[in-house]
Amino acid sequence: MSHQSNLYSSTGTELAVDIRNLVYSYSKSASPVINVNAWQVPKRGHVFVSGASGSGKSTLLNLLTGTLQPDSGSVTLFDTDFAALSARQKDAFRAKHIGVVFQQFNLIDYLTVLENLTAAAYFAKNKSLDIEARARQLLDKLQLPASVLNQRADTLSVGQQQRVAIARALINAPHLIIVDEPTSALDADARDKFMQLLVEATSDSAVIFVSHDKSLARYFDTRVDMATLNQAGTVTS
Ligand SMILES: Nc1ncnc2c1ncn2[C@@H]1O[C@H](COP(=O)(O)OP(=O)(O)OP(=O)(O)O)[C@@H](O)[C@H]1O
Repeated sequence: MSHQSNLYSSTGTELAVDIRNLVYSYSKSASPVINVNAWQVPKRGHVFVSGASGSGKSTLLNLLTGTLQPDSGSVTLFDTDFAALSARQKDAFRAKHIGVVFQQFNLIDYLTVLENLTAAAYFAKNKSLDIEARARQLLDKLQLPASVLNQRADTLSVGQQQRVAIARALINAPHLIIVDEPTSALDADARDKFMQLLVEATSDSAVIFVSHDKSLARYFDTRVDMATLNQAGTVTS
């Protein structure tokens, strides 16, 4: 049985994300940046989250990955409530079940592509994984030649770095992929190509994609705006 079906079948959940009464402020005196009454994303749901600069998109993503702690309320991913996990358990959960594509890609420049992917698999303690075989499969899916595996990350073009960033996010077959505004450096053609590859490569996972560029919303099943999320009420994506 695959790693992915294990988690789903053991929990029986239909939800990738279940947020309840989530409140977060950067300081006690400031009003909350995040105030989400209820937000649910189904497993394999692909959601586009839009919002103006400063509306709290990055803050929400940091709460979703457990790198920020809520003032109150809960973040539950695949039936696992983050509040019930120790810091170490949270790190392990994140490494295993969440793939993140960062705005600046965050590849380790002086390592090769294969070494970057290996590091991501190492943190997830994914011992049974044949990393090189999986890396080759992902590069192929993302239309990158296998020769880039041995190329240092800092010698790749921007478009290649983006695809490698997707491959790294997918190396452990995570159930949730979080993507933070990765297309700002691309022209329209490259952006469309990137989005198509991303959608194809992530069909087995839930995806939360954050951007202020609403033209990208057409690649997703559902869309939600930060202003809507931050209103009282329930949002089902
Ligand atoms: N470390 C911090 N300390 C204090 N305030 C912060 C901090 N990080 C963000 N903020 C504030 O929280 C609000 C939301 O910021 P956030 O970065 O989540 O917005 P965003 O929607 O991701 O913006 P952008 O699209 O510009 O990246 C902003 O008003 C910002 O100034």
